[in-house]
Amino acid sequence: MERRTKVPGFQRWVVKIGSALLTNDGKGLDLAAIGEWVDQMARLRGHGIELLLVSSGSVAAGMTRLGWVDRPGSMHELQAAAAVGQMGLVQTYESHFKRHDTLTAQVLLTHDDLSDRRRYLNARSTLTTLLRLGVVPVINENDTVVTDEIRFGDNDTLGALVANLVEADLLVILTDQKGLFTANPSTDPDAVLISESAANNPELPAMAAGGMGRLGRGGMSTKVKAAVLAARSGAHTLIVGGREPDVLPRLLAGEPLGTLLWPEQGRWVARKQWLAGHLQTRGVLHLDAGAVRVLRESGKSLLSVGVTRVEGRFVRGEMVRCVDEQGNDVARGLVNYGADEAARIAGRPSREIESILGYVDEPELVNRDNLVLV
Ligand SMILES: Nc1ncnc2c1ncn2[C@@H]1O[C@H](COP(=O)(O)OP(=O)(O)O)[C@@H](O)[C@H]1O
Ligand SMILES: N[C@@H](CCC(=O)OP(=O)(O)O)C(=O)O
Repeated sequence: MERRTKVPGFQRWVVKIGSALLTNDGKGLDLAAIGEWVDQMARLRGHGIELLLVSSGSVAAGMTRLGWVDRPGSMHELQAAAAVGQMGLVQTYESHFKRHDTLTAQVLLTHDDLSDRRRYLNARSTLTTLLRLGVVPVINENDTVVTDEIRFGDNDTLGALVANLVEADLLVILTDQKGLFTANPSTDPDAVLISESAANNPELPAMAAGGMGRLGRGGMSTKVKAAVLAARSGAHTLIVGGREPDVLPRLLAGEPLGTLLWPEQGRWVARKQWLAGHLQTRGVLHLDAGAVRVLRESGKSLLSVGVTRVEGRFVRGEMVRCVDEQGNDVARGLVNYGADEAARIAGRPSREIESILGYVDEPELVNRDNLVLV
């Protein structure tokens, strides 16, 4: 309970509103509910809270505008619906925030924007500038340009990455359940609400694995993963029922609503957070036991001598997984050599790289600054 007393002191909040809530059970945008959340957010801002909003709902809103009843199967129709619906979404937020003399800004992000270091830093500067100007950023995935394999898909992950990006104190995930339960409450009558836990509590993923609502994308699973991601920049996560009256001001007042997931370790340095936020990897480096120990215990760079096998197609600078002899993930990092070169120097000491390849880019296969343990 002591953790709850911290919430009123949090200054920078990311509020994520999911499809399940926003779309009135699939019947277009729930305009009245959106108006109420905006009123609540305006009250938070009145208390000096800096606020960023991550809002889903573009596909559902687009379907209504286009007169479509069933969710289309084709990617291009979904993307077209998202493009139409995003207009309605931002229009709705803008008109409601205008009642409170508050400006909003549309920010559409993709995974690529956040995995490219320069674009990541640009996005960060723009968002912090908007906050300084007193504008509320309304953020969604740029659904029109992403394909299945490179999309976040659910906005929980996007919310966590935004929390990392702006080093928010709190990520509030508003959803259609009162919080995280010990099992899916829609199917298990014995499920009990969890009030607080460490975000990385190893028991949480199994509890959250019980499927998702009809409209949402990730269910509780992506919310728990989002809390782990958010914790890397020191953010707390609150998963809470968005239909609870006055939910946001009550959270600010320290009321114990929903589930609070707290960060257990200290804040990671910004570059490591950015590395950890990469969702796609291009290949796998299999490590011997000695290399695993060195990475885990001494935080050193990965040398080619500790690699037993290389899998996948990647070029210098791309993200690879590092796994132990049993195939368990140990780390991930940006590799200094392409797949062919890496395979040729695997198992060999760094001093031999030049004679094997005819050149040396770096003495390490993955430098410690470009490596995160998982
Ligand atoms: N342990 C759990 N606690 C609460 N809800 C759960 C749990 N496991 C699965 N769920 C499901 O997750 C749903 C919420 O996720 P989702 O439908 O993706 O909503 P959103 O659009 O808000 O992200 C709930 O309606 C519920 O069916
Ligand atoms: N970007 C998509 C939303 C993705 C989605 O449904 O996310 P979520 O609400 O987290 O399950 C949209 O605006 O329709």
